[in-house]
Amino acid sequence: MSRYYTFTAQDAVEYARQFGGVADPQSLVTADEIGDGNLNLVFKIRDTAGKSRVIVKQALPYVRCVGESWPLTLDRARIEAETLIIHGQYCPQHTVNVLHHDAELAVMVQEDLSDHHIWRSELVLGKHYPQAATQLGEYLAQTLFHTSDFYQNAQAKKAEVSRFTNPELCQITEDLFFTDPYVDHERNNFEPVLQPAVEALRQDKPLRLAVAALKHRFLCKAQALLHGDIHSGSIFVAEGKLKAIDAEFGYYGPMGFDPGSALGNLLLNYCGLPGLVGVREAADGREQRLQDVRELWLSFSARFLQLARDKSQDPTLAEPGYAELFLQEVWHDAVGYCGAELIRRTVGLAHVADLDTIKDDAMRADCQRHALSLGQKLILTAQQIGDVESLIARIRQFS
Ligand SMILES: Nc1ncnc2c1ncn2[C@@H]1O[C@H](COP(=O)(O)OP(=O)(O)O)[C@@H](O)[C@H]1O
Ligand SMILES: CSC[C@H]1O[C@H](OP(=O)(O)O)[C@H](O)[C@@H]1O
Repeated sequence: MSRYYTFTAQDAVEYARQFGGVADPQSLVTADEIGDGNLNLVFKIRDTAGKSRVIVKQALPYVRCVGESWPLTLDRARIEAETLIIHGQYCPQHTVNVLHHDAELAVMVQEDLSDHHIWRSELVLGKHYPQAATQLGEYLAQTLFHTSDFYQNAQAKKAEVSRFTNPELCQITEDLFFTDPYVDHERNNFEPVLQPAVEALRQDKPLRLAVAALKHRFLCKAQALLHGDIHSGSIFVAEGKLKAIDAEFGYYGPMGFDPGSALGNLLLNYCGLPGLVGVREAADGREQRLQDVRELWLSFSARFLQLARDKSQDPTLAEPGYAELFLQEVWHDAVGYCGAELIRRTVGLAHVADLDTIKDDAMRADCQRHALSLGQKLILTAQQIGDVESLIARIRQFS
């Protein structure tokens, strides 16, 4: 029989006293449930002075934002903790620290990042963190390189692919990214004013073929242990600091998916800025987002190539020039997944504040149409966009 039960705030306090690793456990007295994501409970555990000290995160046996009608595996909590632990081995400075986890209770105790801010919230307010994109590129390069066949022993890696098989969470991505937006599905969520633009996407045969290829690669390309949901809402930033959280969609998939999701969220903000801060004021923010796009890719690719040169273990993959060839494939995939993220966050189940919080109806619809057409063009031209400067030129051209 399973030991699982859903925590109350008091249960979370008691758990944190036991497993939070604090020197004065009895000083932990209250918990606020602060979860604002789509899936789980998140408790902030405070001490007698009201200071938050550790985080207790627990999976529910269903999708929180939908309810018990959509059951979901508790194994996602194990996958999340184990993914973060591995990512933390290779990039501790940019991965939230997991202090303890219990697969049966589907619970994890994490370091408290309350002195940071969720990157998306800052981007929505028009705040720029100049080092964040470079740091995110570093996180992606370290985690993806070290879990790939360049670095892992081939047999050990196959065992890891099995340990991180995450079928239910992958199916959410498979449906929400690649299927729902292109059909009439009850999970979709968009205002009637977007209907013609959505209809145009659904009628676009070359787009449907390109999306099929992206989904197919997501289904079968086990290149590295992905974060699997690396959007600006799963990244904490502070001055000069960045930490990734929320890796429950982790699995071995196409390496381009992670940088593609991250780039897509920067571009969702790029599309939303005129509605968030005003048309004239948006120009500077948009330049910053394009600079973020450039720095993310340049730091990711430079670190990946350096790691491939210095640390590749497989003698055949270490062939000079091969890592560069491989990175071109990752790039093209990333541009495609970036486009898919733009579309699914605009018309699918899960939206983003960068577009949804725009108050003016007409402006919001304009920004959403921009996200849809940019996503469509990026998916269609992903194989022809050779480098990040060409991507930036296309984004300007499509504005
Ligand atoms: N380690 C942490 N420190 C401080 N706050 C956190 C931490 N982890 C999560 N949170 C807060 O809880 C929210 C939801 O967490 P998240 O992991 O994204 O949940 P979900 O899996 O449901 O998406 C975050 O947006 C953030 O505000
Ligand atoms: C039914 S889950 C929808 C959506 O939620 C996840 O995001 P979050 O980080 O907010 O939990 C993920 O992006 C899923 O696609």
